[in-house]
Amino acid sequence: MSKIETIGIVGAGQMGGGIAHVSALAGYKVLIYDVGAERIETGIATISGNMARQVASGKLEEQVRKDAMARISAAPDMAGLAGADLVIEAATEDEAVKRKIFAQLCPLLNPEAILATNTSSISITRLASTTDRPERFIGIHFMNPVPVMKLVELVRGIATDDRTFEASKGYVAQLDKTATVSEDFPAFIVNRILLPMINEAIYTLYEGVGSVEAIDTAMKLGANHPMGPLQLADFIGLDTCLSIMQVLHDGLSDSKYRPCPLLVKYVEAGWLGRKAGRGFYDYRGEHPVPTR
Ligand SMILES: CC(=O)CC(=O)SCCNC(=O)CCNC(=O)[C@H](O)C(C)(C)COP(=O)(O)OP(=O)(O)OC[C@H]1O[C@@H](n2cnc3c(N)ncnc32)[C@H](O)[C@@H]1OP(=O)(O)O
Ligand SMILES: NC(=O)C1=CN([C@@H]2O[C@H](COP(=O)(O)OP(=O)(O)OC[C@H]3O[C@@H](n4cnc5c(N)ncnc54)[C@H](OP(=O)(O)O)[C@@H]3O)[C@@H](O)[C@H]2O)C=CC1
Repeated sequence: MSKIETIGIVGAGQMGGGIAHVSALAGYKVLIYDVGAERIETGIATISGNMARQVASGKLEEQVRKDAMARISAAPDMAGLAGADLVIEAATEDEAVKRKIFAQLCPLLNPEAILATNTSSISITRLASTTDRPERFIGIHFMNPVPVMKLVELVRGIATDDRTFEASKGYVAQLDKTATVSEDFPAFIVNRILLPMINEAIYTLYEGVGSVEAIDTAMKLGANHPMGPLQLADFIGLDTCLSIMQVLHDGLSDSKYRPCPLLVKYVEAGWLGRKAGRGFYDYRGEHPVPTR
């Protein structure tokens, strides 16, 4: 594998945008693809806004922001990712969606290119087996918000080779982030622990133990969490939270991972959290207002 210089990203949502942001700041060329040109434009505008906030708070020089933004370009179609040395898939947390992406993407890529997924929970071995390069397939799992969070989980599938693992480790180090290695089991380390806590907070709401505000205040002030669990669920995206719980429930066959019916109801309503304008809080006004 030659040196990683260009990163391709599939999915210009909150995670794809964040990965593009930190990769461009670390000096990589970034190509970003999503299903519609409008989505890519919105994604790039969000990155620009986030970098501008970093400039305003003195974390970044204006020239550094400009140079980094100049390294990011839109890939109008998947073929636009052909020149990437490492492609990171950061599309919706849905196995069928990811499989379809890999089927379309693999024939377009350089045979030597590494293919990574930012999945929060899905088996790396299973995803890898649907590609033409299980040896060069790996989980590179970033945390949200990517520019702020120091951790990246690296997850090897059964076939991932050492060169792919070492190159991925080098990429994470270049981003100035800390890598931990997780075995390929449902939801890896962070989400195996975090999501049952969030799901339990939703049960606590469902059973009327506390209101949205009481639960979040209790965990912020009582356990020193930076965000309450319901605020964090909205921040992650309730569709993503539900998918992770389903993967845990199916993959470990234990009823303790049963997704809370209230979480299912919010997702069915399209109340997906911050990105949809409404979840456990309504974000459409000046301040978030609890929806229960
Ligand atoms: C689901 C999965 O698969 C895995 C996951 O990611 S699970 C989720 C993991 N993430 C968490 O648990 C996040 C928990 N929350 C937090 O740590 C904090 O609330 C937070 C860092 C998100 C925000 O911190 P805060 O102090 O409440 O707010 P705020 O002052 O607005 O932000 C802190 C800094 O982060 C920066 N920031 C926040 N979001 C940012 C973004 N997207 N891009 C760049 N900078 C960002 C802010 O600009 C701010 O910088 P300054 O200190 O220079 O002003
Ligand atoms: N949210 C979080 O806190 C974290 C999420 N992750 C993981 O990162 C991935 C992305 O999550 P996140 O960014 O939050 O989700 P978002 O919903 O913000 O973004 C997903 C993006 O992928 C796009 N997309 C859907 N299908 C395709 C496709 N076939 N080709 C290209 N793009 C597509 C979506 O478009 P459209 O909206 O039109 O469907 C959307 O723009 C998931 O696997 C998630 O589990 C990992 C760590 C943390």
